[in-house]
Amino acid sequence: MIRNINPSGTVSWHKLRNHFQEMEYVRMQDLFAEDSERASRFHVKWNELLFDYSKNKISEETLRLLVDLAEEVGLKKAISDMFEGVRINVTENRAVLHTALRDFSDKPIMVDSFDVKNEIVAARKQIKSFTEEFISGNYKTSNGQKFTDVINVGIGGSDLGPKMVVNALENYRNDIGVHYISNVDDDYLYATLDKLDPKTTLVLIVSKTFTTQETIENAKRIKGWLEVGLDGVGVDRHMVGVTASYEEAVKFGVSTDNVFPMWDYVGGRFSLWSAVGLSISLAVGYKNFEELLLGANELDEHFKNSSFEENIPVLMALLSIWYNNFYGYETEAVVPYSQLLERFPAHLQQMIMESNGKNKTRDGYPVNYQTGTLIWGEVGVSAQHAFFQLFHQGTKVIPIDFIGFVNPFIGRENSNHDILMSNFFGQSEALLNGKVGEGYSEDSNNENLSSFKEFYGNKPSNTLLIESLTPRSLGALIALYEHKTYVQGIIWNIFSFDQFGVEYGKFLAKNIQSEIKQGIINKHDSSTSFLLNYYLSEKNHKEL
Ligand SMILES: O=P(O)(O)OC[C@H]1O[C@](O)(CO)[C@@H](O)[C@@H]1O
Repeated sequence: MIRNINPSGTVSWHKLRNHFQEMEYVRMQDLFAEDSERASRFHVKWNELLFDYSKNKISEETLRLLVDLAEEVGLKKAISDMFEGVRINVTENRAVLHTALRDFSDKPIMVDSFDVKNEIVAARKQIKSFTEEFISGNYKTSNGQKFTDVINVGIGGSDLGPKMVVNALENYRNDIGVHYISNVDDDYLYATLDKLDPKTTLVLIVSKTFTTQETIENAKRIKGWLEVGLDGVGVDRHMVGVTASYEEAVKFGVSTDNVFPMWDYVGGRFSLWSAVGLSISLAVGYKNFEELLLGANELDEHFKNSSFEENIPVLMALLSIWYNNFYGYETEAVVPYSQLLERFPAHLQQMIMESNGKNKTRDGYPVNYQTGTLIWGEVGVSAQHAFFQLFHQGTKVIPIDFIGFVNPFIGRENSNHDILMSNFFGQSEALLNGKVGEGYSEDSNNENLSSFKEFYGNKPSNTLLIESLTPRSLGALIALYEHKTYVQGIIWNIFSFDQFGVEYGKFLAKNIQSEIKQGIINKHDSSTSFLLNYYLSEKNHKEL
């Protein structure tokens, strides 16, 4: 079992605190000037991925102490516990086995005395055969046609990951239209449905619990739309359920053949590797879906087997802890230089903030240090024209992950890619070095302005440079952040796999909904009561 160790009480934390006094005002520009080998010292090359972390406020000593911290809190054991099916999600009494979903070896994975591998392999076969039948047109609509569109109804982990991957793999797409409905927002729901033909649309209802209100309400509306459009004939052929609640899905009207499983040992935000990712498989074909899983599995092996000094997710987690807990930098940005990764920051937000937004240690006491970093981002180059000004000259320091690709999609002309990547390299260089003295531009002849045009650099960033954006490299990239998240949770001594805060929000919304329905507002704080009463009176006024 994972040890319960308060990181701030460890020897290495204490040493890091002292070391921070030495490092706080060290400028990275000087570190680079003193050491021409810095980049070759602080990088890891793994498969087709290069991770350069030399542009960080660290020395060899910093790294050594951070690695000591990881060892002191028992990270090695925590990693093997996760892979081996130990019930590390203690607050929900569950194992955490998203890694098993992408493990293609014959090795059993036991949770207590049950080998979960069998049901995982069976589900993969189900995904494969359904995908093949669907894409080939053998699986037909209720009136014998080929399906043209798929709607994925789900929210949070049942939406963000699959949507992000399908966007990212645009170059691998077939001609099936894939649409995502997550929010309970009728305007968006009907705008989507109005463009589709119920006669040729398949609806995937994706909900681990099958009780999430947003998903179930949307699913009811869409089922009604199908019933009208199909004249009530063969509606069940147009519905698939992906859930850990088989009975609920069947009760809803999904045919028993069309229920795909989910399990309690896979958290929603880590579930795109399961049948939750069915929309991915339908959009890009099963082979590419499997490639995605294989890429993640390769990263899993790297995470499990590499020394901490060579371990990319561990290094990323340690750097993040260095900034969060010692420098006090609260946010981190992720900037992929690929339009296709537009949804990547949103997926990471759930993965990271739902996991590590916790304030209790594993023994239930309040933490006395900062946990969960705030994560945000947008694609480059666009982000440069939106918020990079604050990175360069603002008063806050925001460590950034730059993610870029050496090659664009195979077989396409390369011309604009160099422009994109010049920006990628140029930005992290500017953030490191800044520009003081003579100013940067040809029109700096106006001396009064030159101080405004100075910027001091010393802004940290990681660079992840990947061969190209393929299902395999994408799988590895996602898994990389999953493991980074886990490492941070271990070091912070928190439970990363529950989400009681969000669940409480769901509970309150349900109560309020019934108050609105009855038109009687119960006791709330004065602001909430005021707002609810205002809403009711305006609404009633409009309805009159
Ligand atoms: O798949 P479900 O059970 O509908 O849950 C959807 C999402 O709701 C949450 O429980 C809370 O946001 C997430 O963890 C989960 O991904």
